[in-house]
Amino acid sequence: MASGLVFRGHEAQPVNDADFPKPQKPWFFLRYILREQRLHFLFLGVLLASVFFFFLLPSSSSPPVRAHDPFPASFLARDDLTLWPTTNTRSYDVAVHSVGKIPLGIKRKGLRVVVTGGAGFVGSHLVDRLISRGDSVIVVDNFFTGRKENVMHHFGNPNFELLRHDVVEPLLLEVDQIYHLACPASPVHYKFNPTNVVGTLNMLGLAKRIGARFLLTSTSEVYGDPLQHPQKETYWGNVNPIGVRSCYDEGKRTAETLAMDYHRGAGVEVRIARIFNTYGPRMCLDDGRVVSNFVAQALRKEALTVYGDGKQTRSFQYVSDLVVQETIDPEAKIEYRPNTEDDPHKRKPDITRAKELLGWEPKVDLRKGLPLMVSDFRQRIFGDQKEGATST
Ligand SMILES: O=c1ccn([C@@H]2O[C@H](COP(=O)(O)OP(=O)(O)O[C@H]3OC[C@@H](O)[C@H](O)[C@H]3O)[C@@H](O)[C@H]2O)c(=O)[nH]1
Repeated sequence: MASGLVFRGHEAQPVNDADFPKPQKPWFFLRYILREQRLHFLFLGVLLASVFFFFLLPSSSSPPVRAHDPFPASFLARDDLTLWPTTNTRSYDVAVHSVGKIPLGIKRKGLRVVVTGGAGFVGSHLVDRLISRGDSVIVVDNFFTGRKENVMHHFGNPNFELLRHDVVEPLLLEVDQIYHLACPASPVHYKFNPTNVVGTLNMLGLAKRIGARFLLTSTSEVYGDPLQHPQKETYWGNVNPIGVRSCYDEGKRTAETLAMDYHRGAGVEVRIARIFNTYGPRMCLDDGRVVSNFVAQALRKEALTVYGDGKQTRSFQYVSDLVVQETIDPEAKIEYRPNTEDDPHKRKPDITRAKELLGWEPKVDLRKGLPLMVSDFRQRIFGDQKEGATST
């Protein structure tokens, strides 16, 4: 039989007075507190709470202080074996109120961090570092130049998430810090990519919305073909605004401008790191940049391609045919090719400020760093056993 709803009417039910508590008289609580020394315990409790808030937590009226920065603007692991980029860094802080000390005995909780371009060459090394310091990391990558293999060793780690997403599309995430690396960095790739401006705008919008600290990885290319040598952070550069490289150079310059505008206009806490030429394990084999080209060409027994007269210099001025030849294949041939337009003639960072303010200076020289990269490339080209020296 189908069940049905039966209307039972609203007949008044007899109400038992005993079911309901009688309203208390107003002085009942006063009498209750005054009895059995309860007032003393109340005062004691207030006293203890006051001591805790005044002495263990900073007063809300204390002056604004710079937030503790466990990962300085250099963000580059100085103790890693991997060679990290020579970098000009700029750090722009807004004063933030201290969020309070963590009471003794409670471990610092890791930060929630998003790394755009985290499956790329530099990004994946940064992710390793963040994970190892206990942060929860979300990698956002469209895999244009990044590779899953670079972060696969974190799969299964509850502190790691990987999201296939192109930052030119907006994204909403709740994090404490944004490391914005997403952007193809090789001249052969970046010519076709608008990532710098649109992607940076999206990520700055996110930083503003969620109050996250923002790090922009900029580039030494903001100096263009520099008229000042070596280049200081204060140098404004010499960039051709309509050249083949300008989408990258000017894109990054615009990205820096946007970061500073969000800092000044919206109080977003930003860091800008201008990364110079970088090489190491996990670089794309056919990345197109000079070190990866030379290493891959030498391993494949191909001629080393030198663009122009080969006299141009970079922050690793030692990148010369001779050194690569010595290290990998002394017999390697050299093939001279026409240089690309607007190729900077020389480039070298003045790292005085980085040394003074961050205590940062490169630690791994070419003869130590190059074999690590060669070993990684050899393994990826020929499938050799991974050698112990290869950085992960
Ligand atoms: O096979 C090659 C590749 C490159 N080169 C030359 O080597 C020099 C370095 O070229 P790369 O492509 O490695 O790097 P670039 O200095 O031109 O640009 C780089 O600069 C700094 C970073 O931020 C970027 O990753 C990248 O744009 C250039 O003069 C280039 O013409 C060769 O001689 N042969």
